[in-house]
Amino acid sequence: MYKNKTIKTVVNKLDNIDTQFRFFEMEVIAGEPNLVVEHVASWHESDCRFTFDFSRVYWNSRLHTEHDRIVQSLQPGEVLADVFAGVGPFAIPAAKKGCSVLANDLNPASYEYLCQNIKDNDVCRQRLVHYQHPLDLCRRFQNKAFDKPFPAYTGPKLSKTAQRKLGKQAKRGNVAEEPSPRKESSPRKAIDHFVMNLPDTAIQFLDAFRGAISTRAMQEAYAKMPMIHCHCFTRELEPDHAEKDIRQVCSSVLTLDVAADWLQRVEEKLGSPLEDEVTIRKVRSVAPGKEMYFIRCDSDNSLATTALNTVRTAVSPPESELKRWRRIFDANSKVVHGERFVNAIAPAGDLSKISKAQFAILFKVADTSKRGFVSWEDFTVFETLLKRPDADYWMAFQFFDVDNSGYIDFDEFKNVMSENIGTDAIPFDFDCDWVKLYLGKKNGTHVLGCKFSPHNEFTQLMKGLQGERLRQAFKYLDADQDGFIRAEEFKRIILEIAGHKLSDAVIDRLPTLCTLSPGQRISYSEVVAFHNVIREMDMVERIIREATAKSKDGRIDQSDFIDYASSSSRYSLFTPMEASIIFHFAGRGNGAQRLALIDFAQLLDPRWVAPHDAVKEKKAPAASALSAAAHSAYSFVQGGFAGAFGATIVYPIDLARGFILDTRSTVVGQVLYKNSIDCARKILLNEGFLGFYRGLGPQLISYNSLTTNGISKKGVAPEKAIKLTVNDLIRTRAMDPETGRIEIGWELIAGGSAGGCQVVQGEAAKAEGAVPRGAIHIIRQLGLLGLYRGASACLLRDIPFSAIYFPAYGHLKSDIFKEGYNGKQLSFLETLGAAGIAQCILTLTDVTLCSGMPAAYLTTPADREEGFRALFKGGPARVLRSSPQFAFTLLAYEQLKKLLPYPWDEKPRRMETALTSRPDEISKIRARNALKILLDVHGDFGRRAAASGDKLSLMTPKLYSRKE
Ligand SMILES: C[S@@+](CC[C@H](N)C(=O)[O-])C[C@H]1O[C@@H](n2cnc3c(N)ncnc32)[C@H](O)[C@@H]1O
Repeated sequence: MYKNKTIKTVVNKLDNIDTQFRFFEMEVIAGEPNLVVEHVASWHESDCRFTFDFSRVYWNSRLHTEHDRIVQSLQPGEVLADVFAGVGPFAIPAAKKGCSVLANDLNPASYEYLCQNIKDNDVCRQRLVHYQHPLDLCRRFQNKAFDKPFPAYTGPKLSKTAQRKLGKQAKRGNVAEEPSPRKESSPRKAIDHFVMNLPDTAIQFLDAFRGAISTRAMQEAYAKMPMIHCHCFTRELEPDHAEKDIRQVCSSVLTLDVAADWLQRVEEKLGSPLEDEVTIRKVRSVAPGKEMYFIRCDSDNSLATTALNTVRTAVSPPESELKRWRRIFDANSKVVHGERFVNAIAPAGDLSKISKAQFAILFKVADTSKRGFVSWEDFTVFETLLKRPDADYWMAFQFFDVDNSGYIDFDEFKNVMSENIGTDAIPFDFDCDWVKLYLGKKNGTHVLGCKFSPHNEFTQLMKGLQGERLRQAFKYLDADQDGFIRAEEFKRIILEIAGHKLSDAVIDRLPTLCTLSPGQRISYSEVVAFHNVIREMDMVERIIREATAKSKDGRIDQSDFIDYASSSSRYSLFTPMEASIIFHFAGRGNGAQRLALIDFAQLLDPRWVAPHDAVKEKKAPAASALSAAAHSAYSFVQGGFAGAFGATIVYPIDLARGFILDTRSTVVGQVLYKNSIDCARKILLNEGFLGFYRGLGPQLISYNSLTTNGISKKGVAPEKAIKLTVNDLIRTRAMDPETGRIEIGWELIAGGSAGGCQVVQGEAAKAEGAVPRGAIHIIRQLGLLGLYRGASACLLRDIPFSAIYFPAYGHLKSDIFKEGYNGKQLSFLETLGAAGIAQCILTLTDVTLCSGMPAAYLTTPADREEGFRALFKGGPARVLRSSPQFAFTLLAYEQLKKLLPYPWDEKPRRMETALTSRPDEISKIRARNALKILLDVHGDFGRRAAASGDKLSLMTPKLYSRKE
């Protein structure tokens, strides 16, 4: 200070810069305690004058080279958006140079000095527009420039000094090229450069570019993509490592899902490497181990384009769905208006509870440019938003943020709420403490929105809002303040808050909640408990599904529910009162009974309707016997086809085996076929492919011998048909219609009977086909039992075999492959796997135990020598042949039943909810889920606003009508 008289104040920096607004604490150690700096116009800072309070804003003189470098690279007439402008060291020189500038800073002090510096430097408002916004600005800037373009550029307005300086620099060769002003006669709608100098976090904001240039008109305006100048820090000292580190951060920011291969994907998409488009350069070493870098993304393949491409890639709905959407867009001159959009995104089945008008809320969000239509690009961005795990909150945020400011203040909150819940609803007191806690007491100065995730605070407000509304509603209706409300009042509250989540049956029975406690009135605890049940409905459903699946009889009672709930989560999720409410509404008034999953459908599925009484009525016995017989005949035919299919698959193996055995037995000392493969080769050579199926027809339907050795001579189709039909018939009869469960005893009986009937039919048919004078002759000679001579051995084998096989197959499907669990349907391979495994196990068991072979074998000296292995003789061969045969038979049978069900069959009562919805509806389900948070506030949210305007007027009626 003694030497340099211009120095007025000396400060000591007390802390690192780690505040959001990038200034630091300091103490004055000499001179005047005045921290307002006046930076006179000099070659420093491009001849501009800056005034600022050093203790309240960010300023760093060492950055002047960087400021200068970027300003030099701009051309007069270009449009610059300075996202983190501070007091204007980029924005003001750029404006002076002839650029049009949009500048922003969230720090009110920076904003204040920015305004002053604009004035002091005579950069008119026309040229430098300033804002004070949080995140999302990149996109907003683009919309602003597009909607309110800068006037056509007419030429540079440089000060004399600036002109002199430019001339000197050009002479010295400091400027690569004399900046040639852009000559355009039309207004400037597109931004040419974004400067993002907030090195600590700027990279995190890059994803704000995602989908920014969404409409066709905007894409036309952006013939050249903006250049993004972004600063960042890295701890890597080696330039190579630093670059790698920065690229990695960029890619993870811009990637929607966690995909480490983002760069690669974008490169693939673009068909060229990104190397040339993204420049990474060191600016300076800020501190030991802290390097400041600069990222520049140029030209057409800039980050903005790649971000847009990433959105498209990330959306990637299934091909068919994408095609469907494309068709909708193509059929509507590339854009979709409100009603069509709603029709396309709303799941049809939900419209009874959530109206179209309510889905129009989403149109308002999808129509980002507020033109009254959604373009293909808007749509892809919208679908991406829907995929966010917090899509419901995000949609709610966009809906409340009426002025698109990126934050929500008290007035916005109040207006949107009041407009949507209407005057006839139970009033909500916006002056309450709860609202003040979230939105501040002092005239709404506290806004909801922050730099990283603008809607974070808002999500908490929305989450709590339903509870607060419930509290206020109860207080309002409990006029005498005795802690109880009447049953109709309770119904009114629930209808307003959660009517859309409940089935009509439950809504009708809401007043019965008062029967749970004495006095026929409803306490606050009950209201809260009921509300919690509705709020946690998905969890309730999960617990019920899992607990009933694990229960032996497929039913649970209240204590099972509570037990399962507490064992499947760290802390008990539901109270006994909540459990009794669940059982009260699921049971038919008797909360103590054991209930099956289907009983809960009326509570869990809002579209549930009571099964028609006529269906419930028992059919007349004669009618039901006739229909059972018709059903069995139908199953028999299907079983026949399935059996034929299974046999056809393994027929070539049988044929080859038959040939080998035939020739061994007939041509003494001569071996025609060395082994099965040799046999197959020879059949193919001699008879062609069809040779493998010689004699198939008779084998499928009758017992006429194909070979002389007795192998495969049965009528497979009727045999399998009988077996499958009998098993099915008994199982259906024994099944509990509500739980779909069969007791194990019945499973064994069904399987065993199937095996028994197969033998009976087989022996009768064998007699018919094999004995020259037929079955009638045998019956005449030996009586009816004569037919079954020798059948006892078969019965001893086939009855236990089938008795074990069918239940094993059923349990493999349900217990191992989880069929029916949360609505799961088994794939083809899973069903085949279950059938195959069951058959393998059983065939091996059959070989060793059921056929009586072991005893016989082990009696021969050779087998005794061979010992235990003799038990399994022939096993693998049988496994190889029979396992696939019956597995394919079963598979074919099940597929036939699925594809061609018995037309007059009573549909099994199934519970379909959001948890079990089909994947091809997934985008519609997402659309519905995205409304969740808004509808939680009020079940009619959106309906009222629509009713007050026309059609889908939720999406700003003026714009809609303009388009119409
Ligand atoms: C490193 S300073 C750069 C200022 C100026 N560009 C310069 O070079 O001197 C970053 C600026 O970003 C502002 N800022 C921080 N977070 C912001 C946000 N979320 N939105 C807008 N501005 C923000 C700070 O107030 C600060 O002025």
